[in-house]
Order: sequence, then C-alpha cells, then structure tokens
Amino acid sequence: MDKRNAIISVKDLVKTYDDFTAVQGISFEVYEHEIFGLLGPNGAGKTTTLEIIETLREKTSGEITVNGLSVDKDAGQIKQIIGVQLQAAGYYPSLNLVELMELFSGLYGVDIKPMEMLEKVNLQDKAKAKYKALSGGQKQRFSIATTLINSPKIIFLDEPTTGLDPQARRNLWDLITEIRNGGTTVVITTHYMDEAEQLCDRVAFVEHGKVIALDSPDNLIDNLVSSGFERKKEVKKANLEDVFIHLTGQQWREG
Ligand SMILES: Nc1ncnc2c1ncn2[C@@H]1O[C@H](COP(=O)(O)OP(=O)(O)OP(=O)(O)O)[C@@H](O)[C@H]1O
Repeated sequence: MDKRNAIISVKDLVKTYDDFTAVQGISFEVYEHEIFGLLGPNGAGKTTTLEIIETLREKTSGEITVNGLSVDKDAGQIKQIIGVQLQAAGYYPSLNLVELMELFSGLYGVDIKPMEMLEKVNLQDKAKAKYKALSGGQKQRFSIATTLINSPKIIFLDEPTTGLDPQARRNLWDLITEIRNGGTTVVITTHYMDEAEQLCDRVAFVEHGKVIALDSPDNLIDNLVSSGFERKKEVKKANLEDVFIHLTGQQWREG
C-alpha cells in the first residue's frame, strides 16, 4: 500500500504547566482526508494537544507541522487552513444565524453566502433564529458550520456530541462524514467509544499525556480479541440506543 500523506505531524510534543507535565512526548500523524480521533480519560491531555496544533496554545517542546507548515514559524498560515469551533460565548445574543455567519466571515476576511453555509448543516429553516434559541444538536451543527467558513483543509472538533441525544449524535456523525467525504480532514475528541468506532478511520488513545495505542478501531478490537479477551455478557443484536432510534426515528429534529 502507498504510504498515506500526513497532513498533521506531531513529534515528541511536551507541554508543562508550571511543574506539571500534561503532555509527555506525544507523537502521531494524521492522514489527509481521514477522521482521526483522540481518545482518553479526562485530563489525559487531548485538548491541550489539539490547541497546540491549532496554534492557540504554546508548546514546551516538540515539532509540529500542519500541511507542511511549522507551528513555530507559520502560525498565521496555519490558521488560514484550519477550522476551529468557536466558544459559545462568541455568539452575540442579539444576532441571528445569518448575521452571525456574516460577522464570522468578516473576521476571517472571506466572502461566503450565509444561507449556503446554513444549508450545509441543515439549519436553513433557522436562519432568522438567535443562537440561544437553538436545541443542543442545532447549536453543535451551527458551530460546525462556523468551522467551514474559510473552506479549511482540516477541522478540529472537541467533543462535538457531548450532551446530545442519540438521534442528534447520529445526525452529527452523518454530517461529519459528509464533511470528510467532501475532502476535509477531521480531528475529533470524544468520550463515546461507539462514536469513535463508527466515525473514526483511526484513533489514538492518550493516557497521562502519552499515546498508548494508535490504529483503526477494527484493528484495535481485533488485537484485543486475539489476545484472548472476551466480553463477559453475551451481546444482544440491539441495544437500548437502537430502541430509542427505532421509536423516535432518525430524521433531523428542528423542534
Ligand atoms: N491552563 C492550564 N494550566 C494548568 N494546568 C492545565 C491547564 N490546562 C490544562 N491543564 C491540565 O493539563 C491536564 C490535561 O488537560 P486537558 O484539558 O488537555 O485534558 P483532556 O484530555 O482534554 O481532558 P477532558 O477529556 O477532561 O477534556 C489536566 O490535568 C489539566 O488540569
């Protein structure tokens, strides 16, 4: 197989906060056009790692390139080719979604059609709504739309489905997959292993600031099984989440 093209390369990344080392020499590559998951317990160092790659946080040491650009020398250029979810606090309460899109595109210095951006995330019917009037899933979709404003090569999604119901989560998985299929590389963090299994092409498990495993979900599961691991309880063909989806349907919820 041809070697895949690495769009992000992280080598020996270290981050210390005073005398605490949050990231202890992490190395990994993210390939172009994949959905790459950073998984691990609370406090493992995932957000710190993402924010350093996004050039939003200083590293202590290590080498990082994004599309061949160095975070040390080319932070401005990196910002132009990545999409990052903005903090909800930036969504001025008196503006509607179209106006917010216009505001953000102005900040990025790009000319976009707000309705087209909202259509991408199926929020065209909410164009005149204020952000605070959206449901949790709609807020996340809007936030993902804002990452796409500058037509980025890579988007970073930090726990995009936390707090959402099973339908809204699955809808977001479809959306994230569509974005990837459109040619954008996606880096995501999540605490949901079913999500990582469904969505991610490859995942890195981070624990105490180190990568302890990195592979496709399939390979990681197969390796565990071949080591002799067996689930204690026999798995049913469906789970309670399947019941939820079966009962309530899969369509977008606009209520
Ligand atoms: N600005 C900071 N100053 C000091 N310590 C920090 C700072 N930011 C993060 N940390 C610490 O670094 C460690 C890693 O935090 P980080 O937010 O990267 O973890 P995470 O893997 O994203 O966790 P979670 O899954 O809870 O979001 C934690 O112990 C955290 O308390």
